[in-house]
Amino acid sequence: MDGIEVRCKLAWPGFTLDVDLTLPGNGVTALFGHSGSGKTTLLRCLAGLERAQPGRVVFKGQTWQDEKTWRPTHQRPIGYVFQEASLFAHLNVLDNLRFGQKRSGSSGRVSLDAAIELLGIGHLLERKPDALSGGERQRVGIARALAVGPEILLMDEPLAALDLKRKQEILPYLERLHDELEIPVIYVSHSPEEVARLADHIVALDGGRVIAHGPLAETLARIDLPIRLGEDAGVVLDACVGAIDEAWHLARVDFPGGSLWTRDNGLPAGRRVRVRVLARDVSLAIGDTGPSSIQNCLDGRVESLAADDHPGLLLVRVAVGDSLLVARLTRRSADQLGIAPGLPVRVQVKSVALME
Ligand SMILES: Nc1ncnc2c1ncn2[C@@H]1O[C@H](COP(=O)(O)OP(=O)(O)OP(=O)(O)O)[C@@H](O)[C@H]1O
Repeated sequence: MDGIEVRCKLAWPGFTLDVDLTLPGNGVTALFGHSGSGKTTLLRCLAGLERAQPGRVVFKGQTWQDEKTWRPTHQRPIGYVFQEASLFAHLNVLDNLRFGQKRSGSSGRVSLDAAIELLGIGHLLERKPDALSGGERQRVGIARALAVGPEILLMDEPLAALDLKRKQEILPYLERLHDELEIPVIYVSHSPEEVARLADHIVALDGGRVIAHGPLAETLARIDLPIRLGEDAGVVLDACVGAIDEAWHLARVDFPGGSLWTRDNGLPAGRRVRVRVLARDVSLAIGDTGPSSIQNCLDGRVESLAADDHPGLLLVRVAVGDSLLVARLTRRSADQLGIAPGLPVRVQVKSVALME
């Protein structure tokens, strides 16, 4: 009853969306895939902006669509964020926010004040939209979607129209949403960085079909799946800055199963972070390896092996404590080392990307 059931079939010339899944009723779920894979169409089906036939949408026990029921968009408790916020040019920011709130007749869970605070737009309330930067406009757009007191937030590539600098400015606010909102967020993106930083769950789409879905870390560690976040296979770990070595400008991040040292980029000890570890940066050794320039060395156990894109390469999934890492090896070295499920290995991690 807590999840979001979505069954949608919708055919256009040259494209069919065919999805049947239950999305989690909490956290951030990324709809991820190439351009044209059907992400926006699926989001629009949830919002009631497209009517799939057959279609079934049941949100936490409330039926929004089935054979007999059709709730139009304005009767669904959603907040919708588009790629670009279309604000009323003649109204200032506060009136834009109030307008959305009045129309919805809402006194919902996330109040106007809370939305203003969460998006850090308190100093912009008197401004007209044309006096806002692209990033500020989008923060106002997100606050407006929250001010209606939605029970779910649907976001369609909210950063796509922004340049890199603005994206970096707005990502921390999205992370706050991730940490502080109690409502589920469905987030359409084809950006590996956004997904790695924000998503708890992932639904990977290809050609209108779901090719993988599940919790982010677990799904990325599935070496039998063809999904990649970006150019390489790899995992994302939830971690915490454990210590700073000021003399050597290094930070230690602790994750369930071990610790990794990485460049110190000013984050304080105790800060929760995500760490991305790519398969190409992980190698395996048997027994004591002796001195090495690679300082991150962990004890692990091989779980499984799978073919990689090239016939000379393999992906190896390794359990390190309660976490999973993926290593890429040549088939020859895997054969020479006798890599097989259950084998204890030393896991060497050459490089780690910290996502603040
Ligand atoms: N109203 C429509 N009528 C016909 N075809 C459509 C319609 N809307 C979308 N499509 C097609 O459906 C396919 C999926 O589109 P959709 O916008 O859902 O993809 P997407 O994964 O969100 O892509 P992008 O990342 O580029 O936004 C595309 O081939 C698109 O051209």
